Amino acid sequence: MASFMTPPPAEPAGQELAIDARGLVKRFGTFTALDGLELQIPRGAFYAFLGPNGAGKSTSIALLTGVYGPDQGTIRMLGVDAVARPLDVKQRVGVVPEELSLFERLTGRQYLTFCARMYGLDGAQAASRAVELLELTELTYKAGALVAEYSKGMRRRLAIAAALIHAPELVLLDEPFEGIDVLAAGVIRELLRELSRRGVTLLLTTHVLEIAERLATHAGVIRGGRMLDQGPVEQLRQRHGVSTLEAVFEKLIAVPAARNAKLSFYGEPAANVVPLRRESA
Ligand SMILES: Nc1ncnc2c1ncn2[C@@H]1O[C@H](COP(=O)(O)OP(=O)(O)OP(=O)(O)O)[C@@H](O)[C@H]1O
Repeated sequence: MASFMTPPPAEPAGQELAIDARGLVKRFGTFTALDGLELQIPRGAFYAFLGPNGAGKSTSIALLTGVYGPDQGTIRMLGVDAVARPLDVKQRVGVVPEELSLFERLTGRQYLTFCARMYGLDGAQAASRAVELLELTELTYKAGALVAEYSKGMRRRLAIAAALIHAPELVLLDEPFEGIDVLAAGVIRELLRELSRRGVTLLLTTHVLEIAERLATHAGVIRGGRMLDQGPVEQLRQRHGVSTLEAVFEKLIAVPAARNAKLSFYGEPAANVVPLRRESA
C-alpha cells in the first residue's frame, strides 16, 4: 500500500478532535441551511456523516473547507482555527467534493502532478505519487488520456487520488461512491480502510448505508441543518436499541409518507402477479 501514507503524529487516544465545529449557522438569503450544527470527530475516526437529501451535509463540508464562512459558530480542524487560518488547514486536509471540477484538458497523470505541485511537492515526488495513486485507484491504464475523456466513475476516482496527493491527515469525502461501479467501489473502500488503519481521519457522506456500516467507526445523523445524534457507531446502536446504523438512521429520520406509495391512476394489483418482497419498514 502507498508508501507515502505515513501516519500522522500519535495523539493520546480520545483527547483531540480532528474536527470540532460548534454552533454552525449558514444562511442562504432567508433560508437557514445549517441551524446550530455541532460536529465533533475524534482523531483517527472514520466518521459517516449521514442525513437525507438537503440535510446540510455538503454545506457543512463547504464550511469546513473554507468555501463559505459561517454566519455563526466556530470551526477547529486539526487543532487550528479554520476560519482564521484556512491556508494552514488546507495544507493538511484532502477534499473530494460532490460536484467535481477537474481540468479537462490535462491528462489524468498531468492533473495529479499539477495538484501535487500546488501543494509544494517537488517534481520527482509529484511524479512518483501520481503513479502510485493512479495505481491505487485503478486508473493507470487511463493515465495518458485527457480528463475530458474520463467516465463519471473514473473522474470520481481521479478526484479521490487528487485529494490524497499531499498525504493529508484528514480527508473529507462527499459522496465518493457516486457513479462508481461495484468493482471500483471495492477498490476505493479498501483504499479508505487502509488510510483509516494508518491513522488518517476520514469524514464520509454517503446515502449507501451499507458502505457506512462496513467502514465507519463513528457516525452522525443530521436533518434540517442540526445534528440529531453522533458518536461511536456501537454507542449509537446501543442508545437507539437497534443492531444496524441503517436502523439508527430510520429511527432518527421520520420515514417519509411517500414510502407508502398509492397510485390512483393505475388499476389495482393484478391477482396473478407474484408480490415483490416488501422492504421492512
Ligand atoms: N447556494 C445555495 N443557495 C441556496 N440554497 C442552498 C445553497 N446550497 C444549498 N442550499 C440549500 O441548503 C440545504 C442543504 O443543502 P446541502 O447541499 O448541504 O444538502 P445535502 O445534505 O448535501 O443534500 P444531498 O444529500 O441531496 O446532497 C438544501 O435545502 C439546499 O437547497
